[in-house]
Amino acid sequence: MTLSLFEDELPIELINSDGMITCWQLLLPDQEATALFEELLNVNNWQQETITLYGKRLLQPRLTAWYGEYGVSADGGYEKLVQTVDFTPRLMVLKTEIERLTGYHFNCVLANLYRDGQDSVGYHADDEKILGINPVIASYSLGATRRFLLKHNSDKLQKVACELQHNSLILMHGALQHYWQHSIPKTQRSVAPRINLTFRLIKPH
Ligand SMILES: O=C(O)CCC(=O)C(=O)O
Ligand SMILES: [Fe+2]
Repeated sequence: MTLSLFEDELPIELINSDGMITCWQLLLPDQEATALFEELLNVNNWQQETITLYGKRLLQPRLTAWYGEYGVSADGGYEKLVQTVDFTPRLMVLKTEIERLTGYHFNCVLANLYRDGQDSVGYHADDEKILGINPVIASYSLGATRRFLLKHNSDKLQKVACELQHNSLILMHGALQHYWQHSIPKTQRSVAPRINLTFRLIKPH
């Protein structure tokens, strides 16, 4: 008999109309999650990418790094494939566990490092053509808890807020990216660093 390292917890549905968000808590054994956080925090492949908004080149208010088969430049219309770094053994364990839990396959990860409360990501949808028609994105959090906000594109009354905790996973799937936008807002609270790993399947055409 093989014993699983991971305890299966029933997932929670955060959104189930116009797309879906499914959430799992405590994904990895505690020491594994802490070791992965420290490993990622201490590597030196973090970059501060630029993004062009209304014709102006701005620095993104967070650091990013791509792992896996492909990466996509934020300032290249999200189409350009950039060189990436191989999955580390710890990232591989996490990817395998996420694939087992969700039943989906992923070939790359965009890692985001929010250094403090001033780092953020504005409202957006992960709807780049390169991710296919209904992108499936598994988003795993490590480190400080940050607030995740969602708003519906046409029904302004529909808003969802959720605290993304260390060692938790959300799966964005179905038509979600067509109907909802998501963000991590800045906070005046003093917060420690947070790393978010967004597992994606890039299908170059
Ligand atoms: O940090 C997060 O939880 C969200 C990151 C995100 O939305 C993205 O990388 O597209
Ligand atoms: Fe996103």
